[in-house]
Amino acid sequence: MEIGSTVEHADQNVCDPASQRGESMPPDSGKTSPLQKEKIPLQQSSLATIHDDTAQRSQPPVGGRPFHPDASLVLIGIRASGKRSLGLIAATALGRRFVTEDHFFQSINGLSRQDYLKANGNGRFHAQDIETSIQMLEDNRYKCVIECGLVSLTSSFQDYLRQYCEKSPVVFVLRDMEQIKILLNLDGRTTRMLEHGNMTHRNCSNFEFFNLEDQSINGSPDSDAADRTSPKYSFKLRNAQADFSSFVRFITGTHSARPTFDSPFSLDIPVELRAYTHALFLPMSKFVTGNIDFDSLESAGDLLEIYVDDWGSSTSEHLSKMVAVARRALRVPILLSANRRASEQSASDKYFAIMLQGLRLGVEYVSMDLDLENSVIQRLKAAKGYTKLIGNYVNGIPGEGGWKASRWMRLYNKAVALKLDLVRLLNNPISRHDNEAWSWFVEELKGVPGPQLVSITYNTGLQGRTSQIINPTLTSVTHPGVPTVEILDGSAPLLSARDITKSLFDCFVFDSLEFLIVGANVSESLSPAMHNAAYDWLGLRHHYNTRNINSWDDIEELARNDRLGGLSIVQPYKVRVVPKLKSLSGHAKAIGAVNTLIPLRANSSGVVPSLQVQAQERNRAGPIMGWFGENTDFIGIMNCVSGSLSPRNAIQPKTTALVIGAGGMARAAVYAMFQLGCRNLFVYNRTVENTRGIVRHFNHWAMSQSNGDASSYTPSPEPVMVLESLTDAWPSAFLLPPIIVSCVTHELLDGNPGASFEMPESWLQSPTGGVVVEMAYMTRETPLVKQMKRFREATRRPWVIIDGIETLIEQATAQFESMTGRKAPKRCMADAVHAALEENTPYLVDKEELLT
Ligand SMILES: O=C1C[C@@](O)(C(=O)O)C[C@@H](O)[C@@H]1O
Repeated sequence: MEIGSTVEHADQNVCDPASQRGESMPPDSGKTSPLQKEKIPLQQSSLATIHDDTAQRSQPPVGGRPFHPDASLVLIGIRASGKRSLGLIAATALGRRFVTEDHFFQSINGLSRQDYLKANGNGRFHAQDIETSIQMLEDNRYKCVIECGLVSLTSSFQDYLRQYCEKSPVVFVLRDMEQIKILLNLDGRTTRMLEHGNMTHRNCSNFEFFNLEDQSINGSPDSDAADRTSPKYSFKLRNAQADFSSFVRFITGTHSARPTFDSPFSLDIPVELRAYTHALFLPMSKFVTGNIDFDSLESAGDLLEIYVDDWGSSTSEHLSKMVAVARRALRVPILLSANRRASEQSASDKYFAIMLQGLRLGVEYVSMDLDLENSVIQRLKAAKGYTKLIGNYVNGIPGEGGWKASRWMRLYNKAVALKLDLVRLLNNPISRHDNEAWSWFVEELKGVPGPQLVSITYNTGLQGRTSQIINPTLTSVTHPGVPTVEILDGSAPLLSARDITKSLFDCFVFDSLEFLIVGANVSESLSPAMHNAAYDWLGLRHHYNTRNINSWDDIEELARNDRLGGLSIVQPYKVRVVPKLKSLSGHAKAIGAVNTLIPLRANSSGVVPSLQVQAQERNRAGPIMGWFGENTDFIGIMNCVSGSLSPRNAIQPKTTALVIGAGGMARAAVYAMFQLGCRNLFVYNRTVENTRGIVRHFNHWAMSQSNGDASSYTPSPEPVMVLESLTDAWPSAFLLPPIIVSCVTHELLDGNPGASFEMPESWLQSPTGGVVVEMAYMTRETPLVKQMKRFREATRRPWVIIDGIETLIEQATAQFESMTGRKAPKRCMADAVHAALEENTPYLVDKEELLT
């Protein structure tokens, strides 16, 4: 059997976009790696003999980070840790082949592992298992995600992995032992043995991922269970999918290349470059004692600082779990810091170990004391990969040299000389007058010649509150839901992000603004409920209302109000207003439709500053000179589809998608499909002329993306195609679509099919089911949703139905973030929508859909 056929096929549709593009060979000419030449001694090992000295082996390897961008990603961990499911998720997120040990073993040895064991006995099986696993890693050095099996518990394979870590990411997947015990029905002794063995993985891996239970899971929590045909399957791994996809994108460096957002108003801009950002400070000891309710901390900071305040033998495990829990609950970047003074002996070593654990977990930022020994700083720099290093210094003794002392500039220069990514300088002041000295220092920093290092500076404690409010970058904050902590140097935060935001209004840094949703008939929109709830949650003194308009002139009239904060745009204006806008995000330009307008204001000299400056100046009033247009509808659709596509429907070059409609929302849907990697798109709309318009638009755009090279799209050189009639058979050259997005509005608008639309059953025959997104949200159950439910019941095919409320919430959070520059409290906004729906029965009757 050929090696190429060893890719694990969970089913016919397993993700293998890379191999389909013919990219499975290593990017360089070297088909043999140096490791292949060194013959690694193979020892015979069995599970019973592996719990010996391996635990005491060296510290976790670091490897030469960042690795080659295509270096294969290897997953290790014990049975039931979830490697198989995570591997599929990673292969999908990175567009790589997925190789599994079982499959590879059989392809090389002609027998399954069980049969080989039966035929050859324990000793030969183990030796063969190790040799085959090494071959698996060597043969697939690039562009793969590789799942290792139990062999990773043997000491000789661990020796091999340690060397492999020099060149490639090896991720240790761990999971709550209690869960594994239940899943594998283990007794206490075996659990302890397995746990001990499992922990040896830490020393032969350079990354670590805690595979958290998915609370949405019902029934068996085994994520490896063979239940992929269940209609509920895709929901089971929703959270794990989001967490692990962003983890692997981060550690492979693909996060920065992701073309998801391209606007200076997006929160994808690194947090340290945005204005008035806050770092929520959480000591790890409070997590360990179970004192943190993460749900209450939604949007309580733009970044989460995990502060390791107490070190013990379980610190690494606690940190792994805390990072996983915090990521899932808060979805903000994580900064790791530690109290170096908490340990007396060999503080640097322990401190280094904690920092290294943070780097293994792929946290986005690590704060490192600037007075550390140089050798430790250099080791951390070498291990940092894509994590940003913050040089940190806290003057904890009040009065010991205020901001005018030369120490501060020396520290700043040290951070510059060390080529760190940021610097954080905090001073414990004697009086509030030290805030004036702080302002002086901030001005001094601005005068430093050459490129400036992003600096976080302020005075700590009660006397430093003024500087904590005014400091624009990552002031540390607390929250009423976080138990108070004492820190010897006085740097424990006292204010919450909400306190600071309100104070920014009190001292006229922020202005109270009015936001509006405008369109032909917006009076029943649910957007006001969501946006107003979010303002309240964050302490923003803005208001969001509805306004029916008749033309662009009405928008110009509204723009005379300096306090207008931004507009949500509804049909029929989403496409119409585009030519009137001064500037558009790349996405909005590609889509040719907007749903969000952000004012471009003149400054006091009448000049309209750059978009970057406009983004820094959000939440402030001023004369409106034009508009920036954004489209967040596509983000809503994209997030909903990607969160509900099961791995068996993972997007590959041959995947098809169908969009119904031809208005602004349909354009956003087509673009969302492109962004997800879909290259065969069909559009149906009752008025064929309108369908042709949108199809022409996107084929033209697609061609511009491939520099006029039609061969990048196969089988049709034009990736977007018209479906003329509901009675047409599905085009035979293409697979039936596993993704359908219906953007049906009232038939008077855009001549689309009207609210009674149902799909021809012949188009619904995707053997693996898929996702149907119904964008209409004014009707509780549209005819299409009813039809899909019936169809799913009758065929038992796994179709996931997403209603318009889900996409409404997703587009609204992205819109809120673009308009205000603040992290949207999604749960709060979702609660507000559901409360509004319950209160307001008119939403629940069948009615015309005018909003999409
Ligand atoms: O289409 C919609 C729905 C919406 O119009 C509403 O009804 O609230 C809000 C818009 O931002 C979005 O593009």
